[in-house]
Amino acid sequence: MRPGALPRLRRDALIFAGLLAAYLLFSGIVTNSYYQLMLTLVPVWAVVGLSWNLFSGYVGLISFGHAVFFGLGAFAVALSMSLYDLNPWLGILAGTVVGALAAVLIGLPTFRLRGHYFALSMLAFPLVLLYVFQFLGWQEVSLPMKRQEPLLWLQFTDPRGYTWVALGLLAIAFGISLAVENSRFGLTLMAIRQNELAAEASGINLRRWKMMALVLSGAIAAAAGGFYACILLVVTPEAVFGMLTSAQALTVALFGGVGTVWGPLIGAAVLIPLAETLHAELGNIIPGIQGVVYGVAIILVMLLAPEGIFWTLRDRWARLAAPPPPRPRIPAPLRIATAGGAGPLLKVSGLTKNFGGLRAVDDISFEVAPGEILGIIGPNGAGKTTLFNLLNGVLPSDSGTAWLDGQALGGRKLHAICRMGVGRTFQVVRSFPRLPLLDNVLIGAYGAGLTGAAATAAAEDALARVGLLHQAGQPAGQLTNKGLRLMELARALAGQPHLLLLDETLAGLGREECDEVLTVLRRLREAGMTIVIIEHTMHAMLKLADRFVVIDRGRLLASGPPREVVEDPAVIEAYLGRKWLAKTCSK
Ligand SMILES: Nc1ncnc2c1ncn2[C@@H]1O[C@H](COP(=O)(O)OP(=O)(O)OP(=O)(O)O)[C@@H](O)[C@H]1O
Repeated sequence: MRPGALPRLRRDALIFAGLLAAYLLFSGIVTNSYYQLMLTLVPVWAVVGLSWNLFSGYVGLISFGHAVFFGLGAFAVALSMSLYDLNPWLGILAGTVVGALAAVLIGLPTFRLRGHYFALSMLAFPLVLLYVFQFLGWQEVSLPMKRQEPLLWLQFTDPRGYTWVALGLLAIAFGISLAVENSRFGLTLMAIRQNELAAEASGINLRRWKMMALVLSGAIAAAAGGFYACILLVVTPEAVFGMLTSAQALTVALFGGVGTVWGPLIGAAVLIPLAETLHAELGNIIPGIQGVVYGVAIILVMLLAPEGIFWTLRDRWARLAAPPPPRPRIPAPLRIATAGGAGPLLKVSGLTKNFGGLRAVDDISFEVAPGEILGIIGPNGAGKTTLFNLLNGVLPSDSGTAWLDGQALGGRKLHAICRMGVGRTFQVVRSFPRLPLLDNVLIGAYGAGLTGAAATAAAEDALARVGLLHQAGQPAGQLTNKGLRLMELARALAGQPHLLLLDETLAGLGREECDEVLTVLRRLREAGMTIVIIEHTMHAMLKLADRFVVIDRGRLLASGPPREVVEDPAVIEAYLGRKWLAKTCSK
């Protein structure tokens, strides 16, 4: 459970229970079988929307192909019933397993792809299955009639039976979604959505979490598909693997609001009755009117409420409501994970990286002692950030390697290097803007393998160290540049690092702000932290660093105590300029 999530979870569960009771009462008094069918379809598509949201909404990888899971679930029930006389409840269960397995098989190759490429690749899966099922001769699979025990065989003469089972399914899917949204799992998925690189640099294994989300999502969509087969009684590949199915899953969530449990419910409640009514009234004149409704809904949402109705309403409400009271300041214990070896903490030997014909990092070697602050300076484009990217696994090196406390860093993934104890901040701050500060920092603690109260304590400790604990509840998107830079530093600290790699932490700060951040960094050093910092703000670097390493055109130009290095003619020539030296010496 995320810190502070329990009251929110209780509130959402209570609202849902109220709405569910009202819907039950309403469905109890509707006798017209056509309207009753509509009342059944709303929760069914809300479940499909929730399943889409569990993956695409939280992780941010748009799926155009959720029909693949829905269709597999529908056919699992139809085929198991017609071929083996299997009970549909067991068929739904089997379909859920098939949906989960399909998610693994789909996730393995597609998670290599990003953005549009992922979305397009997902489009292919239901289309392929549509033709495969037609080829296998399953153009139309009918469920055998079993009216004698309606609940056991999910074949009700009273259509309200379908509505009530659909509501039961919705309650389960909503409960799962709510639990995910308020847990470490949900926070990790949202962090991946808002900033993949920052999440991975905080120790999050992207593939593992994405896979877990897709498996859960696929299983739920398949369960909904299985029940849909019981409503239709006849399953065709077009009806369950067709584009309209995938579009419906996506549209109800996009329309209602992505990344929230309420979005798919709002979307289904508005769009399904609208599309079905228009289909009933105008279907003869305009075939495929439902597709038009979903198309128009998407366009309207893009124009008027790009993140969906829920977020637009919530943001309006948040602007009207008073800001949350500041959290109490908790004195933080000093807990910095210092490495224990006697030798250098970081040893870099012959690191080299080429980008085509450009050698961005050229045979760089240096060492960093435990507790030292090493400043890396050099002109723009010298290769400083590339060096950091090699050290923390964002990029693989062409040759050379680095060791942290005697353990080789080369060949390891970004999240694994983070877990070894290398924290990193970025030149352009990578925050999770919608998440509160505490959640932003918690991601770092989760990345280090901490959970529950230990993760919260680590995040609060880190926020206290950088002086931001009193703003823990504020969304990161509302912070100033200084606040964001300190938040990123706190997130790295929450990962319990041995070594911090700070990339231009002082960039864009005024002199006073710079001094405040320097104070925080000095305090970290006093607590035993080892820091390597890239910075152009020379007056600050002279105050902070124990030693400089100068890089020019990818090569190590000089290294040594700051005062000696800044007087080195080669460094003055390549980077500082004579004016800078004259100004500094005259002070
Ligand atoms: N992914 C990439 N593909 C191709 N070239 C790259 C890539 N990343 C960096 N470069 C090039 O490598 C060189 C070193 O870039 P890098 O960002 O490491 O410099 P830097 O010293 O950090 O510069 P600055 O101080 O401006 O941030 C530059 O010429 C840059 O254009």
